[in-house]
Amino acid sequence: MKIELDGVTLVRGSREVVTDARVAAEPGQVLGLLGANGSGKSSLLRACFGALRPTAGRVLLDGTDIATLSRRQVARRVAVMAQEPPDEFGLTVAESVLLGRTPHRGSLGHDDDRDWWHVDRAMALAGVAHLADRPVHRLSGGERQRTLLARSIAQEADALLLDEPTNHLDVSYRFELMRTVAGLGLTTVIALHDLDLALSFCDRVVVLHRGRVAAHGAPADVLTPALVRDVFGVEATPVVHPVTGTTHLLLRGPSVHEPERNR
Ligand SMILES: Nc1ncnc2c1ncn2[C@@H]1O[C@H](COP(=O)(O)OP(=O)(O)OP(=O)(O)O)[C@@H](O)[C@H]1O
Repeated sequence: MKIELDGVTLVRGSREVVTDARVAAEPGQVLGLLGANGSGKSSLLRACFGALRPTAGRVLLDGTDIATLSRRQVARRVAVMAQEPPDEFGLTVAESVLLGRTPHRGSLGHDDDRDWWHVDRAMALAGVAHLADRPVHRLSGGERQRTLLARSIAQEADALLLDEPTNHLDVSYRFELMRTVAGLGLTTVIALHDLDLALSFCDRVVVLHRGRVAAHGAPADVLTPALVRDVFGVEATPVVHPVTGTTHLLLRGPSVHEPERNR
């Protein structure tokens, strides 16, 4: 499925937080949303599933304006992994993942073999099958985050939206989660702070700066030292990994020993 933001402007409170964003996530591609804190990444993601309505412009799912679709229609096509796991007192991991099947249930709401097949597959993909019977409220932050990923996978949507999915994960699971997400073959929009993960796993990136699209394109073309300095205020040095040959960014912030005037 293609997700297109066609000149989207978003207002929160009384402030315009995103201005005239023109961005497309192509079918099956991973699109990274990058930018400093408060630059508008979460707001843009929320617009992609209709939780935030543009004051100008349109969000299109395969050419259909999301404003014309019901919540259930959107939920069948777009799965969302939120930034912070909700409290789910009492639910086991498997029951929590089963909630991802809600948009596919009939009016009676019974789950069937097909639902459980998707739950089992999703738990295996997200690496939480061994936690299936554990209560969610007794999991670590990272385990909860992987449970949320499993729920999103169980939703069987065409597109996946993720807001900082790696923020509670250890280094190994960061790679694991990104590899899993990229391997699903879904249209994926993912807000990320880790530029190196974006370089490694995103097909395209969009860099937001104070609510405007500052750059978009292939990550290696977009994440130049000049752009990283302008947007994030840090020095980036591209280095080629001696084993894999892939490009990574060495980041250097202002030194605490540097005089103020040089910062
Ligand atoms: N509910 C809200 N009401 C009013 N303003 C909000 C609300 N949520 C966010 N904002 C403001 O909107 C702007 C964009 O926030 P947003 O959460 O989209 O940024 P972000 O790039 O995802 O940030 P972060 O990296 O810190 O998660 C910020 O200035 C923020 O203060």
